Amino acid sequence: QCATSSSQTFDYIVIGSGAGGIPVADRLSEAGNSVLLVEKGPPSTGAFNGTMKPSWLQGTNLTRFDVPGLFNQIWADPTGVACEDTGVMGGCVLGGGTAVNSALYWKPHPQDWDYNFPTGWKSSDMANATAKVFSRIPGNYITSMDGKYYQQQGFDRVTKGLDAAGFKYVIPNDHPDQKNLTYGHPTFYVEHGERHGPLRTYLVSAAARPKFTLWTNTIAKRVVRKGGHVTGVELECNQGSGHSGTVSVTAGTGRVIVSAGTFGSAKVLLRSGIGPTDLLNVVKSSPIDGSTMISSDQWINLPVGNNLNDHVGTDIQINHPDIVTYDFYGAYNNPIESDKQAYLKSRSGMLTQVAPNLGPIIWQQINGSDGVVRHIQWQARIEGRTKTAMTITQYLGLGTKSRGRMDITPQLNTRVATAPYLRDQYDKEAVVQGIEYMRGVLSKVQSLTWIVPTSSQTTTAFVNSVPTNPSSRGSNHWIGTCMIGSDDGRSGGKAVVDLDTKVYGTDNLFVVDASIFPGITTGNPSAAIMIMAEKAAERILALKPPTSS
Ligand SMILES: Cc1cc2nc3c(=O)[nH]c(=O)nc-3n(C[C@H](O)[C@H](O)[C@H](O)COP(=O)(O)OP(=O)(O)OC[C@H]3O[C@@H](n4cnc5c(N)ncnc54)[C@H](O)[C@@H]3O)c2cc1C
Repeated sequence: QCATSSSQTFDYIVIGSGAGGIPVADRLSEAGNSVLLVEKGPPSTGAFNGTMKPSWLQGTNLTRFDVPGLFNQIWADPTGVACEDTGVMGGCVLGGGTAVNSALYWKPHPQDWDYNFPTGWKSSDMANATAKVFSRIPGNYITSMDGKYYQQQGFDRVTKGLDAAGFKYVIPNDHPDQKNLTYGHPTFYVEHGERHGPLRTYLVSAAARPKFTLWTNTIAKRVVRKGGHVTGVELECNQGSGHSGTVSVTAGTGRVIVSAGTFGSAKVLLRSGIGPTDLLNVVKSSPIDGSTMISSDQWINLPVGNNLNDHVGTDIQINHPDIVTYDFYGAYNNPIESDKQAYLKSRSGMLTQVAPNLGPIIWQQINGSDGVVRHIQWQARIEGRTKTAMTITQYLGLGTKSRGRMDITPQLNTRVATAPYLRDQYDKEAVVQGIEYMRGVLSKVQSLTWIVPTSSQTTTAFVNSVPTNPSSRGSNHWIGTCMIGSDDGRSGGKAVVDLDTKVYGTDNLFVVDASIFPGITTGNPSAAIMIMAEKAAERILALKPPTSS
């Protein structure tokens, strides 16, 4: 039964409970404000009353989201978990991406801030926020409670080749700046053999405060605004326990924070009449919103949807007779009995390892002939065309210049209109150089054979053969559609939000999630997003209350 929203008002309404939304909601609530966190999806992890689980987890407080060995179930059965309105994979459940992702967790390289972000957001500015996140979520590179690693044949064989080529083993989060010719074990937010992260920390402290309210199964349709001043949020009940109606912020001083993800936040802004004219016209002519959309004389013209980016993923695949594949998908319904018992009784064994048995993670930098240093992260997993295969994905990240664009359909689904992959020739050069180098390194590993690329294929021919679309290159690390910057997008700049994460042309509307990142990070971005959210909370709390206009 859906509830109609009450007459209660909130100092802050945060839309979306992902890597950005949970930390910012917690910090705003910690400062004594009344906070409503609105999440479109259902509960996920057991601690917040999630229910999605295989039969062998019945009777425990665990769901599929808690057990690391089941994390790849999102690919086998995304129903009711993955976002249905984005065209690419995303988690639309409590926790957003942090409930469904592989939990890889990297302290950012200083350049992730210094190269990408504007004044006030450089690595020295982010030190305190980084310390805050890592004190709550330390991360872990041994997930089994008995302190052991399981089925590491792939890791061992590949790292022999890396050692011989002079790569250095590091504990990655002890040395975030050592990201060239280094490798390490994957580091995860897994604690006590279960998914950890913001759902187990920030959301727990927020939920314990009387002035904090969480509504799941509730979609924020758009913000209600008069000119640049937002008075509330229009809600739609998604299912079951959700809420509908309009919920208001505290008159005069209340604020709305949009943290609905790179596609979701852009969509909320577009439905609220904030964005480029061509996309606002699509909303205006849509059968769903058209007749009730804010009138065009109130539109705020900003480049929402531009600057879309993601890691460029390119998979290589090797074969080694020693590699052993584990059936993590099979473990969903029929886990090996001893592995199930080891997990349930002592949180040890294979099922504490994130599927499909990740690692090593390898870093490399390419000095581009355009003078830009581009960062590559290689991420290995035991999966491929044979039972003894390992796929190693090359992520080209920091330094990429290619950008794409997101748009919206009349059905109000967002989609990748222009994919951001390899549109810049030097980005492509870096991908080719990186793969060429890694082929040389791995070819020296005894008994290793190549599946992709084949040994007769040139690296350039191989790279050209992989389509530059999200299904072939996508890494699920979308950023950029509501970019932060001092160059106001209303007057020809690229930025949608200012240095306080406030939407230009408004006085109490903010965006705090991956969408504000100007460029992609070196590694998987969720730690950087949480750090950004800590920083945003500091800056928002330091602002004077809006003067109602
Ligand atoms: C399969 C997968 C694997 C990944 N693996 C990793 C990894 O190992 N490590 C890593 O660092 N990153 C990983 N990522 C990326 C990472 O999870 C995301 O970058 C991160 O979660 C983005 O944070 P966010 O706050 O911007 O958005 P999200 O975490 O996506 O959160 C947005 C939330 O807003 C909600 N929402 C959307 N629209 C509305 C609305 N209108 N009203 C109410 N709620 C709404 C969504 O349901 C969602 O819960 C992975 C992502 C995926 C999909």
